[in-house]
Amino acid sequence: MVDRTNRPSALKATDAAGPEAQIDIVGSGASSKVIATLPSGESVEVLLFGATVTSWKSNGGKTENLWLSEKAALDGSKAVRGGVPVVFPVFGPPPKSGHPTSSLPQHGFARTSRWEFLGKSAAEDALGSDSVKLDFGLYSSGLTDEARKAWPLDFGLVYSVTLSKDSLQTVINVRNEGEQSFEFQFLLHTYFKIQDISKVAVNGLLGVTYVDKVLNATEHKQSDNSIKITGEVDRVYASIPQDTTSIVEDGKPRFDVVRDNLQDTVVWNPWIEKAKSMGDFSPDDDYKHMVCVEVGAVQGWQKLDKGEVFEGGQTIRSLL
Ligand SMILES: O=P(O)(O)OC[C@H]1O[C@H](O)[C@H](O)[C@@H](O)[C@@H]1O
Repeated sequence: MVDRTNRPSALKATDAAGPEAQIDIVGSGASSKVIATLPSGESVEVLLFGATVTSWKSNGGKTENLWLSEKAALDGSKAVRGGVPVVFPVFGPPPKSGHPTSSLPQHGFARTSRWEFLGKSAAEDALGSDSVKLDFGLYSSGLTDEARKAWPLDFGLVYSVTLSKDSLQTVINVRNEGEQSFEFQFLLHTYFKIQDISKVAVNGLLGVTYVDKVLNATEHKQSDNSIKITGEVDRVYASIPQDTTSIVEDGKPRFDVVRDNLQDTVVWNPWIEKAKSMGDFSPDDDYKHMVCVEVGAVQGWQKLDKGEVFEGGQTIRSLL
């Protein structure tokens, strides 16, 4: 049941996000979310907390493509376990000391900040009625005092989520709005929903060097085009020449993940013990039904001087 009564007045003007797509704003406060639905039934849901995409349905709305933990906090109390959390301005645990991100929590503050819904952006890119583009904003002024203190730099983020019949595009635009230069990392921590991990392969990273976080951060070269997941996997593939990483299930292509101006990809599955140890990962054995393929810029740092802009993102295609 869609509750329209709590809609902030600033959002009223954005009601018609595309000639035919329907936009609903559900809930209030930290649990507000924006739902866009195409006339053909496909939909996307974006929680304002973290601008986290929590659901993406294709195939006329019949196929959910993203995994979301049954115990994911959707009330703004912690980062969402599932969907597409946005990682910025640091990936993983920050450098121990001596870096401007050192006082931030793991994966930074974007996934735990309340974003603004900016509405439908100007359709520069000839989106047909089969697509709808939603924009979300986060500015230094919108951070909690704690986050602002930990990273006192002036920035603007615009995150665009474009739903089309068979694909979802998520793109970040980072602008340095201050006098001082800053460095950042960025990553889209996408949790893909799959039927059976034993039948899944992640393809398209052949020849790429990766850091294996499960094996004491040692460096390896991917020698097989097909990565099978038979235990805990936590690998950072860097400087990837190929544009597309594919998730294949039971020998059939399931998802294509196409990077745009992002050179790195993390492949993660927590497997049995780690899944059990995470309080918000539920049910425990759902590691069998998810795999994270996370595109980003996480090797080294992206630097922006005053007024400069960085843009990067992904297009994910559901191939069912
Ligand atoms: O538990 P979180 O902070 O959400 O992080 C979940 C995971 O994110 C990435 O995939 C990292 O490579 C992993 O090392 C980490 O465990």
